[in-house]
Amino acid sequence: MTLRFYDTASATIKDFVPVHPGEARLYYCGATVQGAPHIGHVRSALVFDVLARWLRFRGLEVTTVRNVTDIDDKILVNSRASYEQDYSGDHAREPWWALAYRFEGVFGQAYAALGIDRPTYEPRATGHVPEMHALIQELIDAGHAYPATDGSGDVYFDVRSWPRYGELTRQRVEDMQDAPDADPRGKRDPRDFALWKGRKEDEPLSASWDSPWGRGRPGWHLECSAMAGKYLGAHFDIHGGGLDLRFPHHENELAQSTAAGREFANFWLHNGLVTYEGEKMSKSIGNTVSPQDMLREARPLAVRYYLGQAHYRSVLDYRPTSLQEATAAVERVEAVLVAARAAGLGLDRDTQDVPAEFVAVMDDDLNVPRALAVLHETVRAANSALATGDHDAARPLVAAVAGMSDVLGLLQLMDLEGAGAGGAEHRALDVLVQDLLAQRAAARTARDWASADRIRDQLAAAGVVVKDGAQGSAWSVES
Ligand SMILES: Nc1ncnc2c1ncn2[C@@H]1O[C@H](COP(=O)(O)OP(=O)(O)OP(=O)(O)O)[C@@H](O)[C@H]1O
Ligand SMILES: [Zn+2]
Repeated sequence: MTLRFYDTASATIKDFVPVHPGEARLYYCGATVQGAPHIGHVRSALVFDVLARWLRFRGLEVTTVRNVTDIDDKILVNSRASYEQDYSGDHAREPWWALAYRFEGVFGQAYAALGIDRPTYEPRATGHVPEMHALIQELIDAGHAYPATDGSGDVYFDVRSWPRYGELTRQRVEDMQDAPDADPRGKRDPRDFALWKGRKEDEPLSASWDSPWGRGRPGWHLECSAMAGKYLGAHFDIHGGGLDLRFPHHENELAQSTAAGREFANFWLHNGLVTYEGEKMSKSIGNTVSPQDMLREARPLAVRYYLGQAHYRSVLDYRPTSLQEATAAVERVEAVLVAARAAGLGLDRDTQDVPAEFVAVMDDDLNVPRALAVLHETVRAANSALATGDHDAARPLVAAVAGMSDVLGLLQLMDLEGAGAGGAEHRALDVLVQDLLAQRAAARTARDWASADRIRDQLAAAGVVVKDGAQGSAWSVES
């Protein structure tokens, strides 16, 4: 087996050699649950879902950890906003922990809708304060951290004490931005970042914990180091997250962990960003599209295909029209499986029988675009074999289509009973709707508006929504 991944830390493609033979341990940064997810967040989780599926397919015992950051400046700010509105009578007050819990649920629903497996562990930051204290103490003892000198109750990482600081992003300390998380007067160097944040007077008491350095809450970077260490050990295989997190978040995670004597991750994998008109899709910019927005337009199967079809390291610029293309592409895959069933060919969902070329390109830094090309070629070959009634030729091809769809996480979202789009009932309904649409078009050409309107009403009464576009009319059933 020659699995290879691009490691952002060394900027090279390296062979994957597990730290623990036969195992793969993966940590990837999950959401700060300050608001509802956008499709950038979902793409990130989807990339690491496919990675975990592939590692498992290759016979490794996989442990995945995706954290939930449920205490953070932005969560407190958003909760405070609801508190202030309470006085004007507009909204009920929502404490920070209720807000975080609510949005964690919305993230969970989006992941589940798109067939993103739950990680082995999904730790919340607030549940790991003792582990964070232990790590801070280790760093203080080793001379790499110190309590703030201004009485704020903060504890900082001392970047000048750690010569390797900057190794992940290959920067010199002199060239780095200041860490903006505290008053620089209490720091030895403006780039020193907070491991622990002393409680400020206007912050709710419930958002702070006792510690040897006074009441406060953890810094964001520290959370991930502490939780990765707890669930995966001091040395594990892969650390993932979006490219936006390389600096400072991942640089700081690496510094804290290695300065405390832990080897940390062998590989750093970063997913490319989802952009909107060239700009990072981000809550703070406000240019977001939610998974719910997309699920109103298309089936979960199509949304998963759309968000997962590009190479994980490439940028995905959101364009609404590409969702239709994704729907058409993935429904061709689904249709051949439905047709195979209709022809009496059973489907083995657990098949490992996928083409060698698919395996080779997935092994090579998870090249999903090339893997999808193999999938579509196999679909074409399977369709030809089915069309000529050559079941012996069709059987292995159909099994390969099912196997590839399975490992990409698509099979679980397909409707092989044929009730959904692309299925037998859909096709039957399509024949009838197309006939009515043709009658309506003819009535319009004849300026017979009464007949055209009657057909439109008849379709609407049956729950069929028609959208007229430049390429003709498309229809869907109102849910
Ligand atoms: N536009 C995006 N495209 C791809 N991945 C993203 C995008 N935005 C965030 N992510 C990734 O999603 C995961 C969870 O992110 P986190 O909650 O820290 O979001 P964030 O970067 O604060 O988002 P926002 O900028 O919208 O507030 C991280 O791995 C992050 O890198
Ligand atoms: Zn993290």
